[in-house]
Amino acid sequence: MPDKPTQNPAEIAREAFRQLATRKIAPTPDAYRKIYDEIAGYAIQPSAEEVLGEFAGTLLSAPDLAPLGKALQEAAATSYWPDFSKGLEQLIKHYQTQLSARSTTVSSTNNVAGSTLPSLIDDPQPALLRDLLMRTLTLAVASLLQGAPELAEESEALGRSIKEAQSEAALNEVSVRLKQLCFKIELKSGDMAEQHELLLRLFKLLLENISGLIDDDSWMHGQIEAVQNLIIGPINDIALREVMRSLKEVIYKQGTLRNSLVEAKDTVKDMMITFIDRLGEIATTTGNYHKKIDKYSKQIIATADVSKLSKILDEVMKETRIAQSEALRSRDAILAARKNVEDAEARIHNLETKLEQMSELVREDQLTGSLNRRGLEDIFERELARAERRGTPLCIAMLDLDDFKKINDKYGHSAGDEALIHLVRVIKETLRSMDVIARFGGEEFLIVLPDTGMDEAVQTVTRLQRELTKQIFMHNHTRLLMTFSAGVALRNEREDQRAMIERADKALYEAKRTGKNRVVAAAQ
Ligand SMILES: Nc1nc2c(ncn2[C@@H]2O[C@H](COP(=O)(O)OP(=O)(O)OP(=O)(O)O)[C@@H](O)[C@H]2O)c(=O)[nH]1
Repeated sequence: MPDKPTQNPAEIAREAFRQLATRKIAPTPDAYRKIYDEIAGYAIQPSAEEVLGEFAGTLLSAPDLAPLGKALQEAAATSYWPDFSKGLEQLIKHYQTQLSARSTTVSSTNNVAGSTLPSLIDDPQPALLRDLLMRTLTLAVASLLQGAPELAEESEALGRSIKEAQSEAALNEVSVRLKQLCFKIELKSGDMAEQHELLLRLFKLLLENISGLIDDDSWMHGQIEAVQNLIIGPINDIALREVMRSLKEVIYKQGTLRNSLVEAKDTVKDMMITFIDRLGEIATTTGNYHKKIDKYSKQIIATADVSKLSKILDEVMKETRIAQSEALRSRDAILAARKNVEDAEARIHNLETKLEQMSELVREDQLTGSLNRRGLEDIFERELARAERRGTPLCIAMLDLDDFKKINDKYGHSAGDEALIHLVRVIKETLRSMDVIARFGGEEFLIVLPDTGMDEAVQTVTRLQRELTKQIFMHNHTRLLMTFSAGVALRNEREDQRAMIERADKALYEAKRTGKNRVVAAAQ
């Protein structure tokens, strides 16, 4: 049994006309009936006159189609099909024009089985646009104007007016207000951009000033530079968050270290005071001793009684012994104090080094301990300047692990992380101390090789590859073979970072393309 139809005859009739138009079938009554039956899917078939008359009636309520509807109604009632056919042709033309004008919307709507023909009478588009404009003004624009509450209010009010404006006059008025609002927003955003720019300049000035004032506190420079670098380029959310996160971490650790440093410095001060006190005691003791000896020597010269001499000598011996033990005691105290001072100084030195290292953290990749992009830029710039000054060659190598995704996929992301740490450790151990490795992104690293020509650089990178296959990476007792491809670039005269990196990257791509686990020298 066919499904019971869910559409009423008028809907079926509309759909039949739509089908006639979309299938480009001549609108004869036979064709119409055939399609009508097909859509209706069952045998109850009202007469063509009835259906067509009913359909023609639906056109009467649309102002632009009412005359046509009337003509069709008459033709159907009198069964005068040539007129009806002409009328249908007009209707289909009208419909086709509309169809092509909104082909996208219509095609998606009509693909749904049993959907109704898009209404020719109540065009939904203006209503939809009006709704969109209202939402744009009340939600989006108003929330973007938080810095200018009076404009935000106007935007919301305008949104509401658009919703309510029904007559042409009301719409015209709203349109004038909309233009005015756009103009005011343009002026305001110009002002805001200027203020933003001025604030940034002020901030930069402050940073430069602070940086100039803190010659001794090298540990502060890292943070200041990080913020300075951040505000040079276009500021974006991710970069802001990253600097903020690493600054917070560093500031916290530095806070703890700074307290220990203050304590250690106080200890040294106390030690110094003890030291000076002891020196004073020695001076007093030896001063007293000298005075006493002087007194005894005078007594010896003055006495004629030899028997008294032995008593005086006993006294002298006693004083000498006291002075001696006093001197020894002071000497021990001084040695102990000196030792304490030395220990405290070593602690201070240690803490200060740690503070400096903390500062460097802002430039370090947290996972591998190699430099991060920011750190790389600084070091690279420094090495470029040095190479320029001294006229020495400078090479860089861009490294990318081969098939690293497979390690992640097969053994998990943390195995991948460990593999990266392993790679950096092997490279750091193998490179000279003047070479620098930085994480360029993901599983890509960049090595700066100062004072190195192309041949030597290629050899160095090849040595790194060998070393990596020797020092194999173990994950849960499984040996994971890691290889990398590399592109090496030798600096051309006056070449900047970006151009060098671009050449190294091209060479790396070539190494990957030609089989991986290779080192390719970039064209000069
Ligand atoms: N574990 C881990 N994986 C990372 C990290 N950064 C990037 N990756 C992964 O590195 C993989 C890089 O994949 P691809 O770009 O396809 O490169 P590949 O698999 O090494 O292939 P080739 O470069 O063509 O040899 C991706 O799966 C990334 O998710 C990280 O910090 N840790």
